[in-house]
Amino acid sequence: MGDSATGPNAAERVGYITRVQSFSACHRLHSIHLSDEENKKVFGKCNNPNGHGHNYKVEVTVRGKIDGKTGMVMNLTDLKKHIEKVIMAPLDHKNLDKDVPYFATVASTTENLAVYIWDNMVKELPKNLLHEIKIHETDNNIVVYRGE
Ligand SMILES: Nc1nc2c(c(=O)[nH]1)N=C([C@H](O)[C@H](O)COP(=O)(O)OP(=O)(O)OP(=O)(O)O)CN2
Ligand SMILES: [Zn+2]
Repeated sequence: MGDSATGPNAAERVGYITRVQSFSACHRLHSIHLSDEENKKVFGKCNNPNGHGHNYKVEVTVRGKIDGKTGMVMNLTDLKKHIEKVIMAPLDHKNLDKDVPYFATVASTTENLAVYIWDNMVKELPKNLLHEIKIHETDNNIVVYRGE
């Protein structure tokens, strides 16, 4: 048992904490690196110029030492503020391809969306804290990105 000021074996305890955020957006799968014909072949119905929408669910996980004094890896209220800035403000109720400059040249696949969120979240959080971005594009389609 550790003492009450520092918690049980505080120095060795590493925790993972996750906050879930849902947002809605529309998009069309299309690559500027492919011809129209190739785009149709690769992306099928998802290349329809009218686009389609998703209710995305994003899980943001941070990994770090459980602070002996606060008992937290980080304050989830702070994580919520970062998520508001990185996910909700730029992406919620947006057309990903037209409203988010990043996706003007990058196909708005869920993989690339996870990279976009990772790259912006990593700038917000203390060094080495971000562990994983998991996106549920639909109930059946799930993407994980860990910064590799
Ligand atoms: N590797 C990827 N493949 C696909 C992505 C993607 O982001 N990465 N995205 C799509 C489309 O955006 C599409 O919305 C998903 O289509 P679909 O597989 O048909 O998903 P549904 O859940 O609508 O269909 P179910 O059959 O009910 O699962 C496609 N591919
Ligand atoms: Zn889609």
